Amino acid sequence: MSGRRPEFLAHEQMRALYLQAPISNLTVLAISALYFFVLHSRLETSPLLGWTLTMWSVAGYRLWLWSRWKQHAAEASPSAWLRRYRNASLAVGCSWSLVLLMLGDMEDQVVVASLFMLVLGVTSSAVAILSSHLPSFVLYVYPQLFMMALILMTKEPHELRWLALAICIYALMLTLFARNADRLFRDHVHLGTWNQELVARLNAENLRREEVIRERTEALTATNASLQAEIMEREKAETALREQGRSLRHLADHDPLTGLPNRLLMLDRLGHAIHHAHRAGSGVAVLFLDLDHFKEINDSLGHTTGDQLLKAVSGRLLNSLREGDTVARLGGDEFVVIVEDARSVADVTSIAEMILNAFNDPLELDSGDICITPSIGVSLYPEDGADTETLLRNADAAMYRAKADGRRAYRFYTADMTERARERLEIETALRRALAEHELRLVFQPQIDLRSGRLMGAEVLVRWLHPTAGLLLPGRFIAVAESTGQIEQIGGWVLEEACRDLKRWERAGFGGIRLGVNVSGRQVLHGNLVETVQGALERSGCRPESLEIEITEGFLIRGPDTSRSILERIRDMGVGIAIDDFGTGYSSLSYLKQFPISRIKIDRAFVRDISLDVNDQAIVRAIIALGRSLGLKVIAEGVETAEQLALLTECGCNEAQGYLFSEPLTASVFLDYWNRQARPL
Ligand SMILES: Nc1nc2c(ncn2[C@@H]2O[C@@H]3COP(=O)(O)O[C@H]4[C@@H](O)[C@H](n5cnc6c(=O)[nH]c(N)nc65)O[C@@H]4COP(=O)(O)O[C@H]3[C@H]2O)c(=O)[nH]1
Repeated sequence: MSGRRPEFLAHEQMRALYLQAPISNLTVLAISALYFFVLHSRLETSPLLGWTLTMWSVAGYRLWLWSRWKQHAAEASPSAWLRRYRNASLAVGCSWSLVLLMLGDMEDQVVVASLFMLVLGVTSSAVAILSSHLPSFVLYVYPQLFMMALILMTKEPHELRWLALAICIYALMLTLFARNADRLFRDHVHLGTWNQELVARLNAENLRREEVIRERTEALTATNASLQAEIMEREKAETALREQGRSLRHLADHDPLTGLPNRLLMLDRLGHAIHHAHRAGSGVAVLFLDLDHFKEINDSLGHTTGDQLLKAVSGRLLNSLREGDTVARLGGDEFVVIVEDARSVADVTSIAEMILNAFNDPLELDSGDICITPSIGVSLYPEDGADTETLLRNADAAMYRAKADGRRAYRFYTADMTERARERLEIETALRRALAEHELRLVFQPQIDLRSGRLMGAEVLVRWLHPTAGLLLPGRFIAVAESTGQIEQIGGWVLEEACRDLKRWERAGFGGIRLGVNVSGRQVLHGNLVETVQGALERSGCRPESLEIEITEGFLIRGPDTSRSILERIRDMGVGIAIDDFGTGYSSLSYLKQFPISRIKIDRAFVRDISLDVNDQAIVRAIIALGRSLGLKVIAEGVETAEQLALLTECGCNEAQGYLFSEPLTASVFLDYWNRQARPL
């Protein structure tokens, strides 16, 4: 703005001059007209008219300038407009001085003085009208005043010169007034300019501040938005963390497969239930469930099916129980049900029965329907234990009793079960040592051809010469070995040992018999049975035909697919395959055709009452007939009496074994027995 000050000053001067123009010039027109009127009778007309016209012309020109300026101020710069007006003012000022010249010779001194006075008045008015532009003022006023002073200087009387001096002083005074007015005007303009600058600066400052405020507001809004976003992010992260925490907690105390509470949560709930029952004087029942033959199903049908089965079992359990009861999975095929507020044994009995009944129908899995049953052990608070550990241990012991009693059953805990459970644990521990310490022994039970009475072979049976408990029968340890997996090692050892004995006997001149070795289902599915059998044959040098493996009927029913191909490979080696305990399972005829079986062993339960129970006799006859029609040999086990033998012979049974012929014998005694075999029965 300061750079524009001179320009602005010129602009303001122009405005001040031109705004006064109409009044001053109309006044000039009017006064010059009055002069003409006053003087035309006293002066010569032509010069007076000439002067009047001149006055009118220059005043008219200034009016014209004013109207041009009004309409087209922008067409020229303020300085140009000022120059034009200055020149016009000079013309007007000179014109006024001309009239003074004309008055110089007039005799009417009063009129002359009056007119001089009027001119003086006109010049003084210039202070107000033209002082804003000093050049215009000077060029307007000085011609008149100098003309007046000149005239007075040249006129008589002599004293008029003093008036001329007065005129000069007057001119000086007017100039000083005009200069002061000009200064005031300039100050006013400067003040205005300054004010404008100030206002402009203030406006600029305001604008700048507004801009700063706007920018800061924007920045704040952006920060706010990012804070908001950050808060949302954090909230999201916290929610995710909470979720994660929840799912971690859920993972920590739930079984990932079935979604049921795991051992940890079950123990916690059982603890609470005991605490509550203690205060309320009520009872708690713990039902320990183990699925029958789950391992075999899992091994034969694959783990995916096993997992599906466990899920389906957990669904059945949940459906068969009240909402308040806890169903937990401990791992594997073990489940625990906690029944709070168990009021009576009858209540718990009906719950256990309900659970058993829930498994009457097969479970529908992707691979097909599967029948599975649980064995259930029950312990009660406070009768069977006051803490979680004891209650669980006792329910577990009761579950083992249910298993031992034929499975698909429930048993309530009794004190003697603890003893059994302890024994089982001892056996499990001692078995680990038994093989390494050579505590296992083989015995051989002769198998006799019923037609000729000749020794055809022997069933190999294992015994455990326990360092403290003495000779233990398989019934004491095979089930434990099966459940722990030790059976694979034991079974392998039995096979090796049996083949070695057979070969030794052959070398000693006792050849031509067959040895039947019991093989557990677990060995078939887990224990590389094919390789074990092959290895045992190769290492001993036995002929495959002199070896027969015995598989229980129950196993064949439960795990058909995998086991069939394994058994086929064994059959292809030339090794015989016998079905043990035939008749105790489903005795499905279809698997007889499916499996590469060479012999059926009639379970001794049928043989025992064959002479007393017509049903058993009928079953035995049917089994023998079935075997014949399928081209299989049939052997009866557990033959104890001559009557049983006679009936079996009459039914067409091929072979038999049992106490009637011989108990299981040690190797050396068996060789003696064999020696005596020369004599037919
Ligand atoms: N009441 C009666 N019993 C008789 C008679 N004749 C023989 N026995 C017994 O009946 C069982 C026959 O064996 P199993 O049915 O294969 O039943 C066997 C077999 O399933 C299993 N086992 C024995 N040794 C082995 C083995 O090395 N491996 C496997 N996996 N299981 C074996 O143990 C079961 C029991 O074997 P053991 O106690 O030796 O019992 C033997 C034998 O001593 C008789 O006339 N009357």
